[in-house]
Parts: sequence; C-alpha cells; structure tokens
Amino acid sequence: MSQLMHIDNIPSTQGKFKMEKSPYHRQRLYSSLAKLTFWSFVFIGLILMFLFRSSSSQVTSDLSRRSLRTSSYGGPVWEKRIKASAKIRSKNGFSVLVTGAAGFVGTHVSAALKRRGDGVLGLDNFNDYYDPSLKRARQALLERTGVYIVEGDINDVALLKKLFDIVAFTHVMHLAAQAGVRYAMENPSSYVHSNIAGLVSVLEVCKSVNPQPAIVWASSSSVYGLNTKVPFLERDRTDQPASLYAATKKAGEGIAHTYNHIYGLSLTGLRFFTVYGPWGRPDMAYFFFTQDILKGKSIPIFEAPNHGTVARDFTYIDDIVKGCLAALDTAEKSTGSGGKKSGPAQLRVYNLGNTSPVPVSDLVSILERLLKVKAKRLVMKLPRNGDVQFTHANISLAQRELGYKPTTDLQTGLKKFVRWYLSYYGHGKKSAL
Ligand SMILES: O=C(O)[C@H]1O[C@H](OP(=O)(O)OP(=O)(O)OC[C@H]2O[C@@H](n3ccc(=O)[nH]c3=O)[C@H](O)[C@@H]2O)[C@H](O)[C@@H](O)[C@@H]1O
Repeated sequence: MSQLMHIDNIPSTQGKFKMEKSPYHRQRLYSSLAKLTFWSFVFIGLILMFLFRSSSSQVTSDLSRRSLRTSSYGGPVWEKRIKASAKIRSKNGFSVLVTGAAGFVGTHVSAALKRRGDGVLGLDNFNDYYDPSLKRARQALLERTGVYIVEGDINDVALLKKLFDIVAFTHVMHLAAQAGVRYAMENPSSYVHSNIAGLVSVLEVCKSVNPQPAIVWASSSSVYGLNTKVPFLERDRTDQPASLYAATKKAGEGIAHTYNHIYGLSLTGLRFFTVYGPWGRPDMAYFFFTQDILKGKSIPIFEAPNHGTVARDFTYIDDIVKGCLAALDTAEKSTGSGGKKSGPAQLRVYNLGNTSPVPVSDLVSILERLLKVKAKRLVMKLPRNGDVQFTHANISLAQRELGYKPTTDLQTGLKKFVRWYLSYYGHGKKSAL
C-alpha cells in the first residue's frame, strides 16, 4: 500500500521530473526508476493476465458451444435414434432420407412411408419462413409414428455425409425447399440457398456415397411459367419462368440432368400443382383465406386483365403422397459408385396435378360454405409478382408410368382441410401465422 502511495507520488509530467546530479539524488533517482520499472511490469503483467483470461474463457465458451452442437449432432444416443427411425420393417422395404420432413408434403410422405414399413429419417432446418410451431407440431406427429427428424440444413455437407455413414439410405425424398411464389421478390437469396445450393449439396453427397441412393425430388408446376398452351405437358417449354422461385425449380431440373449424366444418379422430379390439405402451409392462399374469412378480414382475390379468371389445378395432399410413393417404388437404382458413373441411369419428370383447374373465386365460395361465413372479397388485378394466370396438368405420363390417379376434388379436399384447421386452431381463435 505504501509502495503504491509512493508510485502515486512520482510526478506525472516530464517537465516536473528534473535530473539531479548529487550522488544522493542520483541514488534516489535510481531507486525511484527501479520502482517505477518494477510497478510498470506488475501493471503490464496484470493487463496481460486479464487479456489472457478473457481470451481463454472465450475459447472455452466457443468450445463448449461447439461441443453442444456436436452433441446435438452426434453421440451414440443420437445415432441409435437415427438407426431406429431408418430401420426397415417390411419385406423389400426402403430406407428413405426425407429432407424437409417437417414441411407440409414432407410430413405426409414420411408418415405414409413409415406406415407401410419403410425406414424413414427426416431432416429439416425448421426455418421461420412460416410459423415454426406448426413445423414442431408436425414433428411431434411424426415422432409418434416413429419418425425422427434430425435438425439440420441440407447445405451442411458434413452432416449429410454423417447421416449416410450411419444409414445406407436406398432412397432420398428431397422435399426441403424455399417454397412460395410471391416471397421470392422479398427474399431472393433464400431461394438460391435452398433450391439451388441446397440441391447441389444433396446431390454431391448422393453421388459420392456407396451405394448411391435413388432420388425423388420436388419440382413445381411453376416451371411452365407464362405458357398459354394447356393442359401442361412434361415436354412443353419451361423457359419462361414468371418468378425467381420458378426459375430456381427450373434450374433444379437442369442440375438433376447434370448429376444423372455425369454420375449416374437415378433422379425423378415431381412437378407439384398447388398442393393443399390438412397440416398445410399458412403462406398459401386457401390457408390464409380461411384464417382471414374467420377473422372477418377482407381477402384479395386476383383477377387477370379484362376480368380474366385466375385458376389453379389444386391437388389434394393424399393424391400427391400416392404419386410420391409411386415415384419411389418405380425408381431404378443409381448406376454410379465412388463418384463415377458406370452406365446410363433413370432420369424422369412427372406432373402431379388434379387435371381440373378451379377459379380462385370458386375456391373462396367453397370456403364460405364450409366455414358458414361470408368472405369480404377484394377483387384486384393480378400483381406482377410471380403469379401466373392459370395452371392445368396433363397427368397421362404419371398415370401410365406411376399409376397416378388423383381422386379428391377441391370441395372434398377443402372439407378435410377446414375440419383440421378448426380443430388445430380452436375454431379460428388462435392465429395461424
Ligand atoms: O404448384 C405450384 O407450382 C406452386 O403452388 C403454390 O403456388 P400458387 O399456385 O401460387 O399457390 P397460392 O399462393 O396458394 O395461390 C393460389 C391462387 O390464389 C391466388 N391468390 C393468391 C394470393 C392472394 O392474396 N390472392 C389470390 O387470389 C393466386 O394468384 C393463385 O391463383 C405454392 O405456393 C408453390 O410453392 C408451388 O410450387
């Protein structure tokens, strides 16, 4: 303490610190300098200690964070859950990795596969494009059927490889994607991230594992873009996308061709036509129309120029699931190994639609009847934000090769959706978004 006081007594400015010549003064000066040096070292030492401690605690916390991440991604318990979920329980069953398993189509397909005895492992990043609690509820539903969903991103190649190390998946049902036509103007990079980079990352891993799985993946009716020739046939032109979403799905079809051509991956793209039903997506019109009609809010109904009808080939989820399973069942094996192709492999694209387009205004009338509430219709011009005027599938190819035959009309399908909606959201009291 006294020494500290002494240091405090050293004049702080150079001007006040005079060199003195007498031996006594010189001695005093040396001793003061020695003390100053000593305490400077002590001071610097303390600072260094402080810096070292804080940086090492940073390293420790980074490590613990990393190890947390690793523990949620790894460990014997985690691997056991994966193996149990992917375990095949029927003769000639598949082991399927379903990406986007907490999504609308992903949940239904995973449950159907599990029901018939296939092994299923889900993968989903649970992003917040729409209410993640709905995704969590779907996850809980799947968990009850024995399907485990790994929480992770399709862009995480190391994770994908790890999953293939644990399970030699025979098939990948790749449904993870950034969906939605209009949102592409708000967040274009999310479409590139999921629908292009993510697809490439899935295919990169699939091409390098041994044996290579067969892949079925979600394309979209939106690839037909501004085409006016109806109904849409698979071989029709797809070079006029009206949204970035459509453009990324079209790019996906090109990417699928490349991986099939170079690496012998068996690839099937399914062009879904406006899929709807229970556990659906809250960003889709039929879903938020229901919510807004119940709340008494007005709903924007798009209309083409000159009062032209805007229509969609709405397709019920159960029909889509049948199409997905049939695509898996008819998928041939990939022909490559170790990243090399050893012969031509299957490359397919199918329309999965309903073949009966319904005007959006009729969709609203059906909802009004089912909800017993009159909608506040706000008819407005079809905005130039990615929507096309109509979609209409020709499904003869899928009928011939997959045995695909949709059986649910919009009235019947919406009835099931509304029943689910009312029970899930407690008669519209709870917000859906
Ligand atoms: O099948 C497809 O290819 C696509 O189907 C849907 O896209 P979309 O058909 O546009 O479905 P919604 O967004 O639910 O729109 C349905 C209809 O309602 C109309 N709509 C939408 C929103 C609105 O406020 N008002 C309105 O009249 C749209 O123009 C469209 O005709 C999905 O959102 C896409 O992810 C999917 O790829």
